[in-house]
Amino acid sequence: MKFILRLFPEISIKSRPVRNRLIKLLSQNILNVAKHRAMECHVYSQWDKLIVRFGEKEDTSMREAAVRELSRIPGIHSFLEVDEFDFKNFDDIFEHAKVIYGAKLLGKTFAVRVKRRGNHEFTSQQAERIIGGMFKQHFPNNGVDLTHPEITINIEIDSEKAFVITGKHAGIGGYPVGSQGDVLSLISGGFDSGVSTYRAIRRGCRVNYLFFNMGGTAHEIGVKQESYFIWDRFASSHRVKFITIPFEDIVGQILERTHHGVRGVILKRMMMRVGSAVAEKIGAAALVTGESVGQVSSQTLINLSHIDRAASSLILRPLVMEDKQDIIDEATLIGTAGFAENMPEYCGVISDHPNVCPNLSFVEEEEAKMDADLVEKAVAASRFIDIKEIPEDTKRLKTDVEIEAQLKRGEVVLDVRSPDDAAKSPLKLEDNEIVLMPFYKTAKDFSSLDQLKTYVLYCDQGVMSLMQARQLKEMGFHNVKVWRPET
Ligand SMILES: Nc1ncnc2c1ncn2[C@@H]1O[C@H](COP(=O)(O)OP(=O)(O)OP(=O)(O)O)[C@@H](O)[C@H]1O
Repeated sequence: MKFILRLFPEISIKSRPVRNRLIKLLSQNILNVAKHRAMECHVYSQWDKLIVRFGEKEDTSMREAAVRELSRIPGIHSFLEVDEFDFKNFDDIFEHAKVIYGAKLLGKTFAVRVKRRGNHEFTSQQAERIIGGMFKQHFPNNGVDLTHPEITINIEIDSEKAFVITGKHAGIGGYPVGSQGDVLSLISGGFDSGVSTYRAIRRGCRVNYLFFNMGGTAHEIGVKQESYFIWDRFASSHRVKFITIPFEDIVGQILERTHHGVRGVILKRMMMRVGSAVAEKIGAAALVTGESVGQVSSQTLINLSHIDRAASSLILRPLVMEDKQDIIDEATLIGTAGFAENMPEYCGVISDHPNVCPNLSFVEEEEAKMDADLVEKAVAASRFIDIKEIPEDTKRLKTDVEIEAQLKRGEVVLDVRSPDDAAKSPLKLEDNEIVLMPFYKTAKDFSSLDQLKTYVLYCDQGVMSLMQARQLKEMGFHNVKVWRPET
């Protein structure tokens, strides 16, 4: 089956060499995607369009797959599905068009539209009139309506070839992936960073993914699956990296040493420092985030400007002036909303009374209370995988944990809330021992506990405790459960 692709209009107005480079890249991207999907594909480029052929024979499932893929590859404005044939006269064209449109015409008004290229002895309007007349003769009960036809019979004539257009589809537009260089997207699993990642891909960036892990396996699995989904859908023409960086130590020091009013902005500044170092390491020209002005306390103009100062890389914020509802709608459209809805909302890091316009000097003073080598250590602990490995990798990470509503005698409750939260509403239990071990210390300090006992992890929402319990199990500790008291 054959498709004629129209280029994204911004590509069409480029100079000849730029346009040629973009067309070449788009052709290669289409071939790469087809290879990833194990589809046979050939691409022929012309000055203003690409011709793409999938498979040799007509096949409905192959056709659907081809339409699906072409509607997701950046750089394609729209595409036509065509039946192509050699023609000698108008009878040849009519016979082909009749096979395609005949059944659809029943009881409907119609018009024939012809686009023509090359040298012919007739104009497009004359061709429309002649072929239209043949249809009218063959389907005398159907009315011709040139202004608002129910069915439009679209035909293109190019030298001695003719195409009957059997379908029209919208592409996602944008620039071919890879045309704008490499970036590193900070992805958290929420609505915003999924959409900002997609926007960067659509604009032609080759997007690598960076996740700061602050609380365990469940979050990491969710973010990896979302990243794989975005890559597989819109950018599988290029191999990219998914990078995980353990952030528990940084979160721990923020919570233990800095003023609660600036914890959110310090956390983001640390992300930018570590992100910039990783970007430099992999040769990415910019960081991409899902931040948007005013959305949360760390996204006031003042705080965004403090965040910018901590980065040595360019920061791209594709959503900076978008409304939240529009972002959620776009996430629904591209398919990432489901991930965001199910992502564990993890408790504990952001402060209760954030300062929306702190002095930079105050933020810097507070940061100076943390160890100076935190960034270096975080970068050194980064784990890189090829994004293609995610499906296998997440299978390995899945670990299930028993959740109980009633504590049993002898079980030790491990309170993994942040010190502030634990102090504000301390647990009061008569029959069970309680150990305070905030979530950012659990992985490191758990082995120092008596391993003959059973530990039941607790936090306010039961999400962080589950993430930590999974991580402990994955580390080989089997004496862990989660306590979610009935409310
Ligand atoms: N754990 C994380 N790992 C990687 N990047 C992160 C992480 N948390 C936040 N970010 C980055 O910082 C941006 C702002 O995050 P924040 O949590 O303040 O706001 P948000 O609007 O809820 O973001 P999102 O909806 O993407 O989670 C995110 O869009 C993302 O780019």
